[in-house]
Amino acid sequence: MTKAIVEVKNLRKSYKKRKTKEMITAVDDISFTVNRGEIVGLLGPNGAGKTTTIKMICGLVIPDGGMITINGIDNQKKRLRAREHISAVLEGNRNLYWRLTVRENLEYFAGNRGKSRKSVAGRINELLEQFRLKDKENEMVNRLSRGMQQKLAIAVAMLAGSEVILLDEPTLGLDIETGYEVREILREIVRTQHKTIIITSHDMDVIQDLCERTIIINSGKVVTNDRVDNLMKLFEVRAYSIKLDGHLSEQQHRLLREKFPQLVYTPDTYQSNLEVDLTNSQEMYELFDILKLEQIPVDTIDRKTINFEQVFLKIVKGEEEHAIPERA
Ligand SMILES: Nc1ncnc2c1ncn2[C@@H]1O[C@H](COP(=O)(O)OP(=O)(O)OP(=O)(O)O)[C@@H](O)[C@H]1O
Repeated sequence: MTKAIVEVKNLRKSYKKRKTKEMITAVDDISFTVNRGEIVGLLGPNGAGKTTTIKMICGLVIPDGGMITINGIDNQKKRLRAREHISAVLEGNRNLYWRLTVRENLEYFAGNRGKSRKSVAGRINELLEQFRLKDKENEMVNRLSRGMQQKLAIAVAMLAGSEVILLDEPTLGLDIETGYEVREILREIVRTQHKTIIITSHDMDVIQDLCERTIIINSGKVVTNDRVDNLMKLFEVRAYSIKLDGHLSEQQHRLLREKFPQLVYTPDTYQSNLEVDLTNSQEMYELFDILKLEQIPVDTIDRKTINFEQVFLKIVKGEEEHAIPERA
């Protein structure tokens, strides 16, 4: 059994604009792999091509070129067989029957996959417990909150028993509490059931919290494919705020500005403050050498670290050139 469960090679898709007939390239030669048991974030700004990629992986959109294999099965040549290994919860399309109850929905979708009501009863009970929907099992879906509908949609995807689950914006529009609950459930699914999850989200907190690796796409191309912790390290800018018991001399100020052009110096009545980005410890030593010139006592040093949202923005805004290691 190979490590990779989803393989995407040289995938391309263009759409024709209805009014102007102009072609839009949504996905432009994308390649990546996802390994068994991994939880990978597919990220990108609006219109980057995430949803088109997800829809091609689950066979809802036909690619113009390239290849997708799911568990070794070509999803264009053997669409139905490949589909058996995938469940998708797409944004704005909850795949639920609004006039059926929570339990009836689960039974219906299990039936669609050829399973009898009796054979899935136990599993449905487990899922209702896990998704905290037990007290709503006889409620019609149209009476549920958006968060509960989302949880049910994920439960339906889980019931199918597929190894790969695609989730498009699973926490979009949910209140903070339900958003956390959904995250918690997803984390548990990955930990206990070794599912492979591909998730798109604009919420970088969700991505940082859940994903080991992210594939970032921009204008239909992969711009980064790396582990979240590697990216955090790579883009870590150590922003320091240093409070001094005194003021810098002119010479010190000049030397510091030469060395750290972004430095912000704010003198107060007796004290002063320095805001500076230090990317390595050598720069820290150089800064302290300059401060030592006048023996000004350092009162406090505070460090601010970067979060994943800032890393993401740096990547998509091209503030930093970053090679694309294919780690899968
Ligand atoms: N059915 C369609 N017909 C025409 N153009 C489309 C269609 N679907 C997507 N597009 C265009 O393809 C590009 C990629 O869209 P896609 O929805 O895949 O991006 P996305 O990364 O999911 O964006 P978002 O974060 O806004 O959902 C966009 O320019 C979009 O307008």
